[in-house]
Amino acid sequence: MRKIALLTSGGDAPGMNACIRAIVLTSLRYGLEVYGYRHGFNGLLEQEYLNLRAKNVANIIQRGGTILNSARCLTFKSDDAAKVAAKNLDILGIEALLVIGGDGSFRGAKHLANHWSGQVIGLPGTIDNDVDGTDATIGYYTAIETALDSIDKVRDTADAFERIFLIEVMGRHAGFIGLNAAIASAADHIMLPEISRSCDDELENILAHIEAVKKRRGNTSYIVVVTENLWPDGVTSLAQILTEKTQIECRPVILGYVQRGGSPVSQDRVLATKLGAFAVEAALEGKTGVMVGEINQEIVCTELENSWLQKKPLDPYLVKIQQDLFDILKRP
Ligand SMILES: Nc1ncnc2c1ncn2[C@@H]1O[C@H](COP(=O)(O)OP(=O)(O)OP(=O)(O)O)[C@@H](O)[C@H]1O
Ligand SMILES: O=P(O)(O)OC[C@H]1O[C@](O)(CO)[C@@H](O)[C@@H]1O
Repeated sequence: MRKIALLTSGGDAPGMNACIRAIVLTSLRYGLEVYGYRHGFNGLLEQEYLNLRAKNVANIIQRGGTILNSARCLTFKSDDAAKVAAKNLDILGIEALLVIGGDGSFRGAKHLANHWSGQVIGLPGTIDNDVDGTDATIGYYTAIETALDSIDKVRDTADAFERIFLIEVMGRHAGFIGLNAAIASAADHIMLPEISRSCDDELENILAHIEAVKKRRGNTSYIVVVTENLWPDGVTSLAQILTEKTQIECRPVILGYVQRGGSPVSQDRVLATKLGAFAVEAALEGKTGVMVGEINQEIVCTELENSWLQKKPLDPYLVKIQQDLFDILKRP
């Protein structure tokens, strides 16, 4: 193999730059030329690429975002687009393409593989951690830290005013950030897609809990962590309902895109470096159609489809203890 390429796709995640760095340096160490396509799959269609050298990846390990830019390229779903991408990769003489992104990006990688004879390897990079075949995705740990830092700050003002706060975290349809940030911030309640019930049941449950906690602690702050896309019309509408029903001031906080930015924590940098180096070695061994991930501290390859076919479960023990802690909080 002489030429390898990479791209970042879907939502950017802290640690993507660390991963790009590891891929570039490992490729150079093995004597490969390495190319970075810009703006996700758009770069393949538009022939927007650059030859990456060691100097391009100096001083980027600590930076959030991605130096290659990212994108959601909806046109890439068509067969014609995949054929154009395949042709462009062949023109440049690329033999293996590494795709850093989430499950959508891996569907894109698989789609390309159906039309291209080169090797395709995925690396999990998304804050949502909703990718099977790896314990954690690159960016996930930083997103938890960012959410936690904000929730701690909200707790201060919530305490001062003895208010209820609903804090919406990202995750698309997965509760990994929500569960971990809630546990670490000692939130009083969580609403996650994996354990959600009907809106009526959720409301009844939360009102009963607030009432019980108030009886036990008197007027107090009360923090609820809610995963995005869960409550119809979002946390602002739920905050209005709770204010009316409890007669306690309830404020919504949508954490939003801050969770995607910032300098990656060490766990994300280390994971990104390990997976980046391993992906290049896997490419050199001829692997294709797989995603590299880490399970129980071992780096493993998973068929690309298996990264999305099953919904990755939350840690059931963490869910259990969070529920137990809620119950203890409301005991007299
Ligand atoms: N079925 C598909 N076929 C071809 N390409 C796809 C397919 N699904 C997704 N893609 C490509 O992958 C890109 C990224 O997918 P998506 O927007 O789902 O983000 P993701 O990789 O899951 O990351 P995140 O969840 O962190 O945002 C899409 O914009 C598109 O270019
Ligand atoms: O940047 P966009 O396209 O608004 O996407 C937001 C989505 O991307 C993610 O941040 C994942 O990257 C999700 O948590 C969120 O639902």
